[in-house]
Amino acid sequence: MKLVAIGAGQAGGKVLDRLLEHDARHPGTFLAHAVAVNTAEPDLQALDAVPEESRLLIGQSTVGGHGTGTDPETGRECAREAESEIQSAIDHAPTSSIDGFVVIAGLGGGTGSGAAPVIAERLRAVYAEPVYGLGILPTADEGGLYSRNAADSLQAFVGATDGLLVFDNDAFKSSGETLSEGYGAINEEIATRFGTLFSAGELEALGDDIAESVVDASEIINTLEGLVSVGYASEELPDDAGDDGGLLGRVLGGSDDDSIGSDAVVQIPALVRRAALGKLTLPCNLASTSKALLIVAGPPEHLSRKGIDNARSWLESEIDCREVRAGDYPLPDADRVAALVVLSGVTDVPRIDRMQSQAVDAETAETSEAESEDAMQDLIEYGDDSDGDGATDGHT
Ligand SMILES: Nc1nc2c(ncn2[C@@H]2O[C@H](COP(=O)(O)OP(=O)(O)OP(=O)(O)O)[C@@H](O)[C@H]2O)c(=O)[nH]1
Repeated sequence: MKLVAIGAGQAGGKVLDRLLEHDARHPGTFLAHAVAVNTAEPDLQALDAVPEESRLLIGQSTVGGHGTGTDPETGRECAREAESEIQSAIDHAPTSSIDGFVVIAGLGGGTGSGAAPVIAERLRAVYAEPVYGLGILPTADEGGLYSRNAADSLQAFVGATDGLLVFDNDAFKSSGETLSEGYGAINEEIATRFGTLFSAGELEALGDDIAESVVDASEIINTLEGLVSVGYASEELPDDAGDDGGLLGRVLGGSDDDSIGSDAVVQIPALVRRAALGKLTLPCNLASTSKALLIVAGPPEHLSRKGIDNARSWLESEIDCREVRAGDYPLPDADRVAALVVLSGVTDVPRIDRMQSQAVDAETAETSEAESEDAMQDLIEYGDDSDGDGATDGHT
């Protein structure tokens, strides 16, 4: 599907950078235009793939190019003041031929979490195409302030979009390295999963001879709603899979019903099970899914129709949901077969419940700190006035 992508804040810009690189490595292009918006000048300068003319510094008169210091209210204000500038940066794109928009942001900080819902709302008011969000949740150990920012922003962002794709840093951080050391691998994971989803619907690159089974943009649009989580698994093809797939297929169990003749070397239902039951971008209870989409990508000779149908039936029973679409994404030169499982409208998400209680705890702690500061102030002021001797009580 053809998209205009807007990255807000540092994480939003960095993920946009990775998506542009992913797009450049694959046939066709799903990114019609990319704009990075930030209140921090150094973050914009540090981007690689976003063209310089598409980097927009906002809120200069408020924060002087130094970022919001983790304050979403400032991020929101800066985005509101710059709405028309953001709009003109987006209007450089041929918006008449696109399928939708995606606004990307880390929700724990100030700029992205405050600005992303404002930008999404504006796009929705101006254009007829759907507007999606890609929201990144902070890790639990980033603390209460980040959780509170993310909990507030998540609520506003999901309301401002036609579907919010969520990626939880907490689920993907690896032990033994700091979060910032791990961002490279995490961002690659984000680009692989969401890049595969968006490029799957981009049919131009496939030429005129497109099979009916190929996923198109309308199937993606009809699936995305509410909170969206994505599972992914892939399997590398042996070097000689293309040359002697028949023999290898038989050796690896190619006589199984899920293969196309004897050529399939990857058992698609097993791959789909790994994708759905493995790490999801937003860990959730699969049974709470309202719509799902299954995409199997790889060289066409390895995409067994029967295998995909069997995998779809398994997914339908596993998530107890009738609206499960499935299709393939032919990539003639790929060296692997990949399964992408898109779970849309999920409602049972313990991670979000935990983040919300961490946010409430942070708020309670802040309130009681403010109350004790007030009480201390009252005490001191009372002391000032109590004996009228001009000295603070207890210090006479
Ligand atoms: N996945 C991922 N998350 C990131 C990255 N950089 C920052 N984050 C996370 O995103 C959240 C927000 O951080 P930033 O994007 O730096 O904040 P910002 O939106 O620029 O806002 P301010 O700097 O506070 O004005 C935090 O929870 C970070 O852990 C990144 O490269 N990848």
